[in-house]
Amino acid sequence: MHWCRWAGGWTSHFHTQVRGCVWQEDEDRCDFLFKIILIGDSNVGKTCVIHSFKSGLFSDTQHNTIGVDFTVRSMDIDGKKVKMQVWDTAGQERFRTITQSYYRSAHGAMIAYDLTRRPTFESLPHWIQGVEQYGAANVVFVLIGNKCDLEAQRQVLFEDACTLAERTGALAALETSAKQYRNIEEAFELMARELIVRHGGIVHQDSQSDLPTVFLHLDSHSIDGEHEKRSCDC
Ligand SMILES: Nc1nc2c(ncn2[C@@H]2O[C@H](COP(=O)(O)OP(=O)(O)OP(=O)(O)O)[C@@H](O)[C@H]2O)c(=O)[nH]1
Ligand SMILES: [Mg+2]
Repeated sequence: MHWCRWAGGWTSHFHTQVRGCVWQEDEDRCDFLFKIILIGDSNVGKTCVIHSFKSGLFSDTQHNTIGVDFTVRSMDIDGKKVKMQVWDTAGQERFRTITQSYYRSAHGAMIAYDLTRRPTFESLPHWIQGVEQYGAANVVFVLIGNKCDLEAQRQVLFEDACTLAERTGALAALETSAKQYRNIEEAFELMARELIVRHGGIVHQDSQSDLPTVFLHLDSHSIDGEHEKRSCDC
């Protein structure tokens, strides 16, 4: 029997039912198993980000997500096998009640906006409030400004996202491109590393400092315990 560390408990396997699909975790061993939820307005690119993380591919033919969906990918973090169970939620208002019911069990939340559409950034406080209201008390969240390949259409300065992240206690603000696979791996790795530390693991500090990600406000639980700010590499 193989075991995964499931924040706060241990499990050998688990079932999840979503849209009629029953999934059983395989019995490969892993050291950590984290549930990450992606939320944010419709069409900001949540599904593409997850698809990109899972497969490294970008598909321009995505449809609006109906309700909730999920995928799983393992990451190797300093020799630890970390399973990331990533939950994709519909951004459309009509699914809000369903999607909020998934917040409770999430260890981490990625709150996404489209940096070419200012209103999706203006919605972030509302999404953050939802996480605070319906999520677990210690949930880690990051702000993801997606579509950084569309620089000419940018409507949100990265500095604005940094300010919001700092003000709201987000672990990080990052700019990503699902289309060009920029900062996708880094966003999930940043989340995984933070969760490992919070759940009792040890992560080497040196490897964190090499990340080409954009982040700030690493709080006292974080890997290096310092506030850092780097310019965007998009
Ligand atoms: N240029 C560019 N387009 C992107 C990127 N990510 C997603 N898109 C496009 O944005 C649109 C919406 O992407 P989705 O991933 O379906 O958006 P979503 O946030 O999942 O939307 P809902 O499921 O309705 O909540 C699609 O046309 C994608 O092709 C990106 O990084 N760059
Ligand atoms: Mg979607």
